[in-house]
This record gives sequence, structure tokens and C-alpha cells, in this order.
Amino acid sequence: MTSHLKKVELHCHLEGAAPPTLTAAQARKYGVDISAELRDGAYVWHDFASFLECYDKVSEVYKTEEDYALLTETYLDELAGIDTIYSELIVSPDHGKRIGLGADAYISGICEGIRRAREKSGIEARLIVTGERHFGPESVIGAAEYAAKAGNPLITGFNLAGEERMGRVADYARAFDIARDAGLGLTIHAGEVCGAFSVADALDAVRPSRIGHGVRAIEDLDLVTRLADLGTVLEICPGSNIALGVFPDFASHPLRRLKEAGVRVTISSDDPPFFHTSLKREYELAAGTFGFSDAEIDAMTRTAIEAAFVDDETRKALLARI
Ligand SMILES: Nc1ncnc2[nH]cnc12
Ligand SMILES: [Zn+2]
Repeated sequence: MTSHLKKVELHCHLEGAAPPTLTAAQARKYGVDISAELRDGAYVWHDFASFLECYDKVSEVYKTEEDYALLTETYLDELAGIDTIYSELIVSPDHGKRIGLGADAYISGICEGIRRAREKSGIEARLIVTGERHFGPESVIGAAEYAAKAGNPLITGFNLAGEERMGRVADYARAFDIARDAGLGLTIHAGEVCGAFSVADALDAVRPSRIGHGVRAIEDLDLVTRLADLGTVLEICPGSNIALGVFPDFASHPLRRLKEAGVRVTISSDDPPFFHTSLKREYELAAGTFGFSDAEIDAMTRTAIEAAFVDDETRKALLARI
């Protein structure tokens, strides 16, 4: 049981958190046929590439500023309902542009959702703007420029997500320079679909303070030592990793081995309904399946706050609540 524990989430894609019931209602509202991507209340995909396609199609039924406010408020309300005190949402202003809403309206809807949720429960949230590898380096640079110039106090981080097998991290280094110069926190999806080399690439080319997933670092024990020595924080999403077949089962998942090797680990849900999971379930897995004590889980939550892309005053206030 982890219902008595305070929770924090560093790694969740906003559109990836869209509840199937809400997506179905949105599709009906706009007359969009989503039957190939949403069947019997579940999202339909069969491998990483088709997951990304399904994700993009689902995202298309969220079209207006109000749609994004509602989606954000809905997810943050769910998190607050399980005693989550802080959430970082991975968002894509580029997506806002692609669907014709515009990056500013997309972000403004999301910020309104954060405001509404915080008013009800006090939950704190920040935004990590992401570029997506499969749209190429220029689009990722565009996302970084947007994040850097937005001057929005809720945008505090920059990420690289999408098809990890496309290009090397060095191809996207310029985008991270722009984000770093703007004072944004940096994190990169690496070592999820690709092996340890991808995590080493991220450290060599960018040296982010956090890595999304990073779990396949376990294939190279020198790299695990490097992560531990650098203090790089891994945003680990066990349910996502099993759903995507990164590891065959929880028994072979390296969360515990990475933690025991001294790597700073945290737990998140990634794209919860796509992977039949939730932050609640991830905490339950940490306790039940991985066998972590309450104190060990609290320590991971504290690590997440230490690594959060927030100002020191907010960090202090969050730490005081664990
Ligand atoms: N798990 C994941 N990996 C890479 N890109 C993503 N975009 C949404 N979810 C993702
Ligand atoms: Zn992710």
C-alpha cells in the first residue's frame, strides 16, 4: 500500500495521459474517426513505432485552448487525488502549431489547466517543452527557441523525445545549447528503445542533469558507474518499459540494480493509459513488485524533488512536505 505516501512525477507526456473516455468524447465532438487507435476503451498499438503513431493521432482530437485546459486539469486532478504534490508535464508547442492551434494558445490552455487544478488541490506543476526526434533537428531547434523565448515561468525544462532510433544526440546538441543558455533544465529520452550507447551519447553531447528512462544503461556497467558518479537522475517508468517490451518482465527490470549501484532513480508513468498504468500503479509496483520500503520510496520521491526543474524556494517547500 502506498496510498499514505506523498508522490511526485517528473516524466509524463501530457497527451500521453489522455484518458480514453475523454479522447472518445473529444473524437465524437469533432467527428473524428479514432476507431483504429481506440478500441474497447483502450489505445491500440503493437510496437514503439505504432505507439508513436497512435499517440500523434490521439493528440489530434485535442484541438482548442479549452481542450488543453481540460486535459491538463483532468490529469492533475487525478494526480492530486493520490496525494501527488508536484508534476512535470512534457508538452509539445510544435504539436500545437501542427494542428493549427498555435504554440501560444496550446501553452496558454495548459497553463489554465494547471491554474484550475492548483486552485482546487494545491498541486504544483511545471512544463518541459519537448522536441521530437522524428521531426528532425530543425524542428527540435524550433522547440528549444520557443521554450527559450516564451518567458513563461511555468516552462522550466527542455526534453528530446520521439523515435530514439533516429539520428544521434549530437545531431540535436544545438537545441540543448539554446535551452541551456535560457536557463532551462535539461533531460533527454535515452536508453529506452536504444541501448547503453544512447545514454553515453546523451552524456557526451549534452550532459543533462536527468535522463528519461536510461534503463538500458544496465547493459554497460562502466556507464552505470559513470551515471552514479555524475549524479545523473534517471526518470524511470517501469510500467512503460514492460508494456513496450524493453524488458520481458518486472523481474528483469533494472530499477533495483541501478539504485543499488548508486544511480539516483525516480519513478514516473510516461504515457499512463497507453501502457495500462498510472502513477498510483507505479508506486504500488515499487512497493510490491520491486519490494522497496516506504523509506526507500520516500527517498526516490525526495530525489525527484531535488532534481525537479523548480526554483529553490519551491523545492524547499516541496521537500518539507515529504
Ligand atoms: N515513451 C516515449 N518515448 C519516446 N517518446 C515518447 N513520446 C511519448 N512517449 C514516449
Ligand atoms: Zn517519455
